[in-house]
Amino acid sequence: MEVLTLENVSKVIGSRQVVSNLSLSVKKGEVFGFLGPNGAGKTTTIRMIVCLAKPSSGRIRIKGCDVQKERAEALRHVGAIVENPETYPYLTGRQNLIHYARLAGVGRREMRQRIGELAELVGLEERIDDKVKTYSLGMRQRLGLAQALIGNPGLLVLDEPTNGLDPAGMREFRGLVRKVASTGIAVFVSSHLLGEIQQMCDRVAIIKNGRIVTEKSVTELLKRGDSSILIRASRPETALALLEQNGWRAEAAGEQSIRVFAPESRVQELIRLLVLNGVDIYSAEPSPWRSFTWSLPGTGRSRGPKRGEDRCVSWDGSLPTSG
Ligand SMILES: Nc1ncnc2c1ncn2[C@@H]1O[C@H](COP(=O)(O)OP(=O)(O)OP(=O)(O)O)[C@@H](O)[C@H]1O
Repeated sequence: MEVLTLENVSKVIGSRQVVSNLSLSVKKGEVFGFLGPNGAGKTTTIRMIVCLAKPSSGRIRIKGCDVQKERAEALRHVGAIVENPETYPYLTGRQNLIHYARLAGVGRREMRQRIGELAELVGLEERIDDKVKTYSLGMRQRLGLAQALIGNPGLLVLDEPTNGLDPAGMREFRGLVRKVASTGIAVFVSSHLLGEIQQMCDRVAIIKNGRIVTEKSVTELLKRGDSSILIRASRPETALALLEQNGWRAEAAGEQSIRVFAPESRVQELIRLLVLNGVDIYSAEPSPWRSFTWSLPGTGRSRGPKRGEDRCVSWDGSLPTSG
């Protein structure tokens, strides 16, 4: 059953077409990834879904309700974290949830139980009566998730929810998103990180310059591409810089790991380079990762990302060139 549908949605801001003819749908229990580089139009699309912005044309429905014509009814079915979750730092987690439960029209009787369930779901049972100002960023993000879910929505919308989290926090949050979807909620989540979407989503639409360039299941997405070697190392950032200087294509792949786009036959050469430059290797294994290329604008060449750089630059769905 389709929970969210976008039909030919466009948005013009000033004289700029920021979103063009977007059509997609998200089903019950599905995690749908909305992947694109900075400025692609993800936030604008999300703002239209949650009624913070009006489409210039096209139609958005949530559980069959048109978000323009049946706004209140449509919004009843949505929980969202857009930009940062809004919390009151001087209130406890529980007090925050009570506040949002009231706004969502949750009755007094069910409120207590609902808050208990959500605190458990997001792993905050032990800290729910502490003030939010004492929470870590990851805990605040998880409280934000509980807030978004308090009204028992059919659709959860998350705009770059793992931004700023450390690798462990990102992993934890991804697990939570999967858990939420397994209860039958449809999840629409944006990110500019391919790895994030790959690990969290069932389906993905890739957006570039306001247009969807490809839409497919994550399984299909992963069928494309070439071989890689997954390395766990003592100093992943140093290793990445070193590899790039030496003409290898590589990217960060979670905590203490990097992925090098190269065939298995080059693993000894790769390890030698790293070890001789002071990086300890904990493990190295071939990995069937499939990826997109990162293109250097105007050069037609591709390479791995530099540190701190947007990791997804080319969004045309083309196959990576071999490392
Ligand atoms: N209110 C606005 N006025 C003018 N331009 C805007 C406005 N909102 C968005 N844009 C432009 O629309 C484009 C898409 O922005 P949007 O924030 O939707 O992208 P995004 O994919 O979410 O990127 P990011 O990850 O950087 O937030 C950008 O070029 C942005 O500058």
